Amino acid sequence: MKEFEKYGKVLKNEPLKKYTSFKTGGPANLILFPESEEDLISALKICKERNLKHIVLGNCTNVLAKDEGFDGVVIMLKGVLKDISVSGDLVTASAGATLREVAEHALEKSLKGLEFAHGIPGSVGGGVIMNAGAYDGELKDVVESVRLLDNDLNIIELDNKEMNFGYRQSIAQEKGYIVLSAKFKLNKGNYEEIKSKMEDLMKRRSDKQPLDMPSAGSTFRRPEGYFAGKLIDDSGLRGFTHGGAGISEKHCGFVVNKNNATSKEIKETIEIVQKVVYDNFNVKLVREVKYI
Ligand SMILES: NC(=O)C1=CN([C@@H]2O[C@H](COP(=O)(O)OP(=O)(O)OC[C@H]3O[C@@H](n4cnc5c(N)ncnc54)[C@H](OP(=O)(O)O)[C@@H]3O)[C@@H](O)[C@H]2O)C=CC1
Ligand SMILES: C=C(O[C@H]1[C@H](O)[C@@H](CO)O[C@H](OP(=O)(O)OP(=O)(O)OC[C@H]2O[C@@H](n3ccc(=O)[nH]c3=O)[C@H](O)[C@@H]2O)[C@@H]1NC(C)=O)C(=O)O
Repeated sequence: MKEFEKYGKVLKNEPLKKYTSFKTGGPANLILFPESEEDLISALKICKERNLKHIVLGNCTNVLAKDEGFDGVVIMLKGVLKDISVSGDLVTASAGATLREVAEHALEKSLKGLEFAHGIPGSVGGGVIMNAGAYDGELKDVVESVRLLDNDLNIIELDNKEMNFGYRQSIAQEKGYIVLSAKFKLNKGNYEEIKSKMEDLMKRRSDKQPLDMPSAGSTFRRPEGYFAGKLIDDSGLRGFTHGGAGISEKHCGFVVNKNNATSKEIKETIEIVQKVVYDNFNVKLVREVKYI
């Protein structure tokens, strides 16, 4: 595993709970923070050649990591590969940049279109692959093109149409491609108007969502014709507690870590909620959170 040290900072047996927004997860054998795209590709090549279990993570806001940890290599882009550049109305951002940072860059240049993404805690990579959305926007509305690594680690570029975005979905997610960077096409706007829209959305988010508790945002996708939070609420599960985990008092769509929960307790909470909602409403709640 020593060879990974050529490609960036390496941490061995590092608890994932230090990085995940759920604040749970045992140690990963190795976490690599690649310093450049080339380093990321070299590290992925080693993983593939040696058949090492590996995963690429961004800001760790949409994952539940096992208490036993991750028996393999975690390539983490949190804090690295975060270049952002602006040319006219196009903003280019590397996969590790946070959506917040990209939205703030756009604001500085009075470019509108990314206000909705300002409060989304994920990275450009995690956001693009899932077509992150909130309030009146989705990344698919502003993505011009995406640079990716295909399954043979070739760099390819897909335009918005080719990304085949859907609700929390993209072709790149289906195929298991890695996002290197994305180009966002914005529009010239008014600085004060953009800023005030960002502030308004942030306020709506903090009024409605339990941002003060560890979680991975919405735990479940929106089932067609329903809202997960409402189904859970109507099942009488508001504030439900299971060990250290449970359902938020503030927004029932959020499974939260209430008090030093384990990932096992969070997973069990998710399963209990799925069962209760299915029994009550005959609706299957599909997880948005990824188990790793
Ligand atoms: N709307 C909201 O308020 C919120 C939204 N979210 C969503 O969760 C996502 C979280 O982003 P983030 O925290 O960075 O993701 P994570 O670090 O939590 O990673 C989650 C998964 O995304 C995939 N992924 C991450 N980075 C890349 C990359 N560079 N290329 C390809 N796949 C990648 C991986 O999937 P795989 O293992 O399959 O390769 C990974 O397992 C965003 O899409 C965001 O929409 C989260 C919280 C709140
Ligand atoms: C937080 C995430 O994204 C969020 C995003 O921030 C918000 C705001 O746009 O809209 C989605 O939440 P959501 O589907 O729960 O939408 P909300 O507007 O909060 O709630 C939907 C409806 O359910 C009702 N509701 C919500 C919570 C609750 O406890 N009880 C209840 O009845 C609300 O009153 C509303 O009528 C995204 N979630 C999904 C799965 O699509 C995330 O993806 O992690």
